[in-house]
Amino acid sequence: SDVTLREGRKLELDPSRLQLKEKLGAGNFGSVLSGTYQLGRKTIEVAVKTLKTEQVPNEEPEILKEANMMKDLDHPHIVRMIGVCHGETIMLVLELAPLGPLNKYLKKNASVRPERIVDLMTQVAEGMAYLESKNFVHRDLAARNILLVSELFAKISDFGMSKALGLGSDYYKTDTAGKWPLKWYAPECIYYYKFSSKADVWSYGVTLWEAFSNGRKPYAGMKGQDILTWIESDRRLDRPPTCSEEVYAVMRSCWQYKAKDRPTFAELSATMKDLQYQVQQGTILAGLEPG
Ligand SMILES: CS(=O)(=O)c1ccc(Nc2nc(N[C@H]3CCCC[C@@H]3N)nc3cc[nH]c(=O)c23)cc1
Repeated sequence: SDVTLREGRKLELDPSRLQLKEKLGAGNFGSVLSGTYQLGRKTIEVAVKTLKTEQVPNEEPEILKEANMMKDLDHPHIVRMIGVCHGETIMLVLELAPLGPLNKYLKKNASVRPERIVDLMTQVAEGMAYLESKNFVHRDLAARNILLVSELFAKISDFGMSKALGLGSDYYKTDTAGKWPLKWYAPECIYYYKFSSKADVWSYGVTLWEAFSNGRKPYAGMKGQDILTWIESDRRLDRPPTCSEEVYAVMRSCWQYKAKDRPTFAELSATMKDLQYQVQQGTILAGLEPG
């Protein structure tokens, strides 16, 4: 089942034009390497996703599912796919975001100003609003999957778990639980295996918390089950020390227990743009001095 670009152009890339360089990261799918691809006369910088285990021969490789997902996506704040390479294993060739995952970057650069975080997270809300408009659910939105092209430009990546919702349906139901990022999941995902854009909104709130916590892990030291008890008793993640009340209010709106009480990404991106404007005008603060 080969994938073809929306203009019908082949997505098949020529392995002899691909040069792999160093390993960038690894996930539960395989690993990501940096490299270059000779696209026509230009040599472009790429990220290459390879499979970790030998794929079950008959099952369509996970990586092709991700490729089929990404081929229909076209937005500035969503990582672009260059194509698929059939070398000794199947490789997904994606655009390179040189600064890498947001959580890792913020851990190393604690001096990033809260105003910049508002800018980056507004871009993420715009990318997610595009995804919502296409009736796609991401299902793995987290700071580790927000990549930085520069300190001012963020892109959503890692569509390995994303699903295109059936026509007329606003949620995806799976019958089996998997290796799930429980700390980023809304209650209805954990209880009923129900995934919708409103579930991605919950994850966006956790991602916003990570971004204002210098990339720290949420619910440090708590296990999956404890999280549920915590959420059921109406507890939520605390306001990060350098996060303003206005930004924290956005997080809290994403963590409404009932999906219908959470904002859509269309609403969220409008709220974040307004917040961004007010911060630029100095009418509100994005962050507080720590302590
Ligand atoms: C600062 S660094 O040298 O550590 C670094 C790390 C990762 C990257 N880039 C990427 N990483 C990842 N990493 C995955 C690895 C597994 C955990 C989730 C990450 N999102 N997926 C992608 C996908 C498309 N394009 C990418 O550039 C890319 C760049 C720099």
